[in-house]
Amino acid sequence: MGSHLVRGVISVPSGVVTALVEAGKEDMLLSSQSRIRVMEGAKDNLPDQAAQAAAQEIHTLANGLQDGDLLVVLISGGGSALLPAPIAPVTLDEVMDVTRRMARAGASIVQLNAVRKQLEALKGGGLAEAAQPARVISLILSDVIGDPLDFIASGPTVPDRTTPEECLDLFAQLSIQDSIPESVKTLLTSTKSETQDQARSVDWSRVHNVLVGTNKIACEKAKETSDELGYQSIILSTEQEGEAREVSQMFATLASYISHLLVDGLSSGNNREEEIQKLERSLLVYPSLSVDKLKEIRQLAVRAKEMQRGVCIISGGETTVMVKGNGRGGRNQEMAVSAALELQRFLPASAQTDLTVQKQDSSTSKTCDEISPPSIVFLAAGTDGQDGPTPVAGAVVSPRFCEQAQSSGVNVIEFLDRNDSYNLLTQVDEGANLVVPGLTGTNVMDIQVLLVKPGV
Ligand SMILES: Nc1ncnc2c1ncn2[C@@H]1O[C@H](COP(=O)(O)OP(=O)(O)OP(=O)(O)O)[C@@H](O)[C@H]1O
Ligand SMILES: O=C(O)[C@H](O)CO
Repeated sequence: MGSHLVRGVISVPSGVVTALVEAGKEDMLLSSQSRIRVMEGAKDNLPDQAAQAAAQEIHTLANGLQDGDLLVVLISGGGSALLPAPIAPVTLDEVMDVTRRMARAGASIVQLNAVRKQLEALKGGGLAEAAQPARVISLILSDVIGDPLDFIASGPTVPDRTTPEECLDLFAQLSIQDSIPESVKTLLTSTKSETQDQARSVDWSRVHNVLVGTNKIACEKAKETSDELGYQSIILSTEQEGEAREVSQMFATLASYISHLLVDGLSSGNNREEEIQKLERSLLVYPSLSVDKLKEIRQLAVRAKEMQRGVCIISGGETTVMVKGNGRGGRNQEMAVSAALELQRFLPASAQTDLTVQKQDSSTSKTCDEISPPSIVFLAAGTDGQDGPTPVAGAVVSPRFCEQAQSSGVNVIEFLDRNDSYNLLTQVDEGANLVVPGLTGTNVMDIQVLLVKPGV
């Protein structure tokens, strides 16, 4: 934008500038002559006074704009914590208190942000309103499943359809209505019963919201690369949700399914089709797998077998971990490690601790030891380069992982039980299974890749 850029303020996470310098990624920083002021805040992804000061600066900048000006807004996940501007009498501590209570009661990001939009001035279209009569262009990176523009970072430049009543109902649904601060109830009951959009006077024809980064784009890019590498590939879903360990079961079952299709002799004669159908039935319980999807995967595997190629399953979204232990980890590392536990069954019989591949006794069929096991690799990683409170993006594992862990003297199940996937992965094979890209500069949720190739 060169000299057209008059001034700007960005609100970014505490410590990100130092982290980028330390990672040798200075090219991602603004030059010292930049007209954009960088303000850090929201330590540990929680709104704080530093983030509130940055929000105030942004508000002042937007308020000063005139007809003929253009406000370019860059929005990414984490934006809700980075742009807090509570509406009096509600205070920042009270907004935090309410969101903490909601999160503990199991509220989704959409529910949390519905409330934030009602309690804060710049969310739910508030920034667009402050910028009037200037034109607004928002470039948005989506970190919410389904890419709902009005909920990503609580939609600072997007018309908002939530109502105060909806928030009060939500508190009741979550059974937290009695612990909500009085100021919050006062604010919600004093506002008229209408959507924010009806309450605001914004000329939306002058506001343009553009999605520039999504999980779907990331998965499509991954598929392009996988096709180029000669895999038969498919995007399973870009809306993968649920408990990380349960999703890992789905990938392990898929690995088994594809292996049976690719590798002859994993189950004997007539049992093969029976086994395949059994696996199909267990896969159909997962929302991202339908009869049609399974048909597609089966066709891919048949083609891959003919061409002696591998199958690549790509998937994305954001899973969750109900953290029970006091270990260190993230949803992707936990998913990879628990998938590795399941994948052990693909090791040659001699190396297996949990043997599920049956030995054959017919003289015509090969024994398990003679069958080349399929080659399987599974990756789960966060696209921002950071998985939970750890410095890595995720992990990549093979069926050998537990064997590697055993020779490094660590017990996989014990680590998993205390949600300590990061410490486990750093100890196995000197951390060779960790995915460590450093901060990537984007944040479009997580990605999983499963590769299955015929054994050699
Ligand atoms: N010890 C742990 N083991 C596994 N998962 C964990 C652990 N501690 C936290 N998590 C998970 O990490 C997530 C919180 O981390 P983070 O703050 O990076 O999430 P986020 O804000 O959703 O991240 P992102 O910016 O990648 O969207 C939660 O899903 C939580 O369940
Ligand atoms: O900032 C937020 O609200 C979340 O990251 C979702 O976008």
